[in-house]
Amino acid sequence: MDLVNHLNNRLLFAVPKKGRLHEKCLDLLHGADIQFHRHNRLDIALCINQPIALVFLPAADIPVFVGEGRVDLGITGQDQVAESQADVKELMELDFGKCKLQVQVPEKGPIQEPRELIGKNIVTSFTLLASEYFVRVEEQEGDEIGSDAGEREKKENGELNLNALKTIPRAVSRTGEVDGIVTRIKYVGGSVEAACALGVADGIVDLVESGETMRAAGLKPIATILTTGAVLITSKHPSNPALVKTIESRIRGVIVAKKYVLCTYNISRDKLPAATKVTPGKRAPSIMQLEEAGWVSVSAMVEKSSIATVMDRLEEIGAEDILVLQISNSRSSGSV
Ligand SMILES: Nc1ncnc2c1ncn2[C@@H]1O[C@H](COP(=O)(O)OP(=O)(O)OP(=O)(O)O)[C@@H](O)[C@H]1O
Ligand SMILES: O=P(O)(O)OC[C@H]1O[C@H](OP(=O)(O)OP(=O)(O)O)[C@H](O)[C@@H]1O
Repeated sequence: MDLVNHLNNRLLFAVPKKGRLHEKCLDLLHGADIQFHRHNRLDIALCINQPIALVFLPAADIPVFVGEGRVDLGITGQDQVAESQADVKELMELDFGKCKLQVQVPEKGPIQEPRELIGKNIVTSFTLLASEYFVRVEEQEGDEIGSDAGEREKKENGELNLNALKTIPRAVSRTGEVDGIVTRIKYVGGSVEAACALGVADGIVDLVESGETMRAAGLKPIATILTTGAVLITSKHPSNPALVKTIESRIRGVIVAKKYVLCTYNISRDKLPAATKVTPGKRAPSIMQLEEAGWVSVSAMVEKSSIATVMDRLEEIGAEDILVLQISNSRSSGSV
């Protein structure tokens, strides 16, 4: 089938074709009941039950296509959005793909601080973010020459502010040299961690989650440039805003369902204030009068990650018949 001729009137939704975000995105699409059949090796898949076509693209390219308005929706990392400088709208954080973009140097080497990398070789897939960072490190170092020690304290290297990045003029191309700074920042597309051992770099800028890759390469972090996670993004003028809203709402429902469980318990009314402090719910807990005088039943959404502690505390307070129920899907307004 000539898929390209079937794209008219379909909302285009870009999903990472491989890498760390791919499987999680497929789970999310499944949870949101976006059904499709992807033919072998084809990077376009038509949805069976929605006027949507999925386009499978490298995570780094997704913000570009969405920013140009060619694609209506996309999932990628905040790091890729910032690096591409694409003009996209972030609809929501997706609660996966969480990691940090860090400056790393050989563990046994002499370098301990980012400013010691000034004028040296940095290898990264994030040339733009790395240059932004080293522009600041160099500026700070320049300012510090002649400034007093108190000033130095105030100018600690912080993480980059993703919103502020949009307003800073850039002097760097993805593969090219950077104007205006003496630190040499070079692009490589993957396996960045090998660059120091291969003698190509004095330091690298790469993503870190568990730290395993970094440690295996004999590297250590000396600064965090930004913290990032997967996000749902949309173009400023999507072809079908109503369908974008529907998809956004379905995906939000899946994320909430994955993140929370429903906790129910019975408790005597005098202990209710203490118990509802432990289970305030997303908006507020539901409280129902039981047939037994002086007793109520409470149900509230609780983050899965803290449910064991919450149950311990409820038991201590005097709650009985504590039950935890999985949420298979949800709809609610507001943030995840
Ligand atoms: N270790 C990690 N843990 C969590 N999220 C990550 C990790 N590495 C990358 N990511 C997120 O996934 C996005 C895509 O990175 P990834 O390295 O998977 O892409 P890729 O280069 O397209 O794939 P591959 O590495 O298979 O070539 C990153 O921009 C980041 O947002
Ligand atoms: O801290 P960790 O849990 O070890 O994860 C970090 C690694 O994950 C990513 O690479 P990935 O393995 O996706 O492959 P790549 O190097 O080819 O991009 C990233 O670029 C790091 O190398």
